[in-house]
Amino acid sequence: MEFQDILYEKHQGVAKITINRPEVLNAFRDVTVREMIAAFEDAWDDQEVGVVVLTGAGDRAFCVGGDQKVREKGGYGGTRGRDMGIGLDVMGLHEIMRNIPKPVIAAVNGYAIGGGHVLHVLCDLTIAAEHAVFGQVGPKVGSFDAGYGSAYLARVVGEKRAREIWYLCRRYSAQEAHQMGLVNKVVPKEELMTEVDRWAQELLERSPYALRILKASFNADTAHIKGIDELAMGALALYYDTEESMEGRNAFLEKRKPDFRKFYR
Ligand SMILES: CC(C)(COP(=O)(O)OP(=O)(O)OC[C@H]1O[C@@H](n2cnc3c(N)ncnc32)[C@H](O)[C@@H]1OP(=O)(O)O)[C@@H](O)C(=O)NCCC(=O)NCCSC(=O)CCC(=O)c1ccccc1C(=O)O
Repeated sequence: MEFQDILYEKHQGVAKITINRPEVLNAFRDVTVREMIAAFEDAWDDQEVGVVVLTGAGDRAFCVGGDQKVREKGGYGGTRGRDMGIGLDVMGLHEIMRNIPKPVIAAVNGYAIGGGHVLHVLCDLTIAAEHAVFGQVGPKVGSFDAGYGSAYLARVVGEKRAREIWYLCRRYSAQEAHQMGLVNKVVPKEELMTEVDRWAQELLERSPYALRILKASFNADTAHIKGIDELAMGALALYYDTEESMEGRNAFLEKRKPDFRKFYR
């Protein structure tokens, strides 16, 4: 399979998807999301694959969410139909990550910020390098994920923490993320992929049918969030059309503080 924005490799039962846009800290655009979905579909269909690893190219970032440099008024300008009008089929990506009946491990090799943070949260397991940085930035940059990004995060870290993460938009170290149950293990940077491979090999020794049913069971408990996700993505599409949202994006690109005071209601 030929890809433009991702690297996709399969080796001894492990499929590895690497977001390959290090020049923008592995931010995703329409084609990136489409390719990630295609890779997850391939990993789902391939009976030789038992585990999927998701990571980012380079050592600065796992993923920092949507590419703000291609976002315009109204959204990211890509896929229509499945994308709820935001120009990225993030909803489809979240769905396949949750539904693929094989464990997905996030190998967090740097920033996991915004929509990139949501991606690691949705992985079954997260292994982080010591220098990794976690957080949401939506209310600073004129965006939000009020579906899995907020509701499922609250399941992982609890309501108070999830609200803090989204409302304040702070950055958290790998150790802090570990303490709040956001990541399974923190390792030195140079040991990240070895550790991830160790976890993958251990999973490959387990019964795939048992893992499949366990994943379905864990998912069933939060399946209602799918409906919230659809509403949230629809709301995001409307928000991307507003001046308030554009103030966040413009401030980020202009490297200044956003001024949201004029939008108080
Ligand atoms: C990631 C940072 C915390 C890194 O900060 P710092 O180390 O100070 O580096 P910078 O100088 O800021 O950045 C270096 C370089 O990278 C560019 N860059 C960083 N992030 C992005 C991005 N998202 N898109 C494009 N480019 C980016 C930055 O401009 C610099 O380039 P120069 O050319 O050198 O200037 C910090 O950069 C940061 O906070 N980035 C913003 C991240 C962001 O805005 N993400 C998108 C919002 S996501 C969100 O909050 C939830 C929404 C969501 O999940 C979603 C749902 C549905 C569709 C889309 C999304 C979505 O993710 O948007």
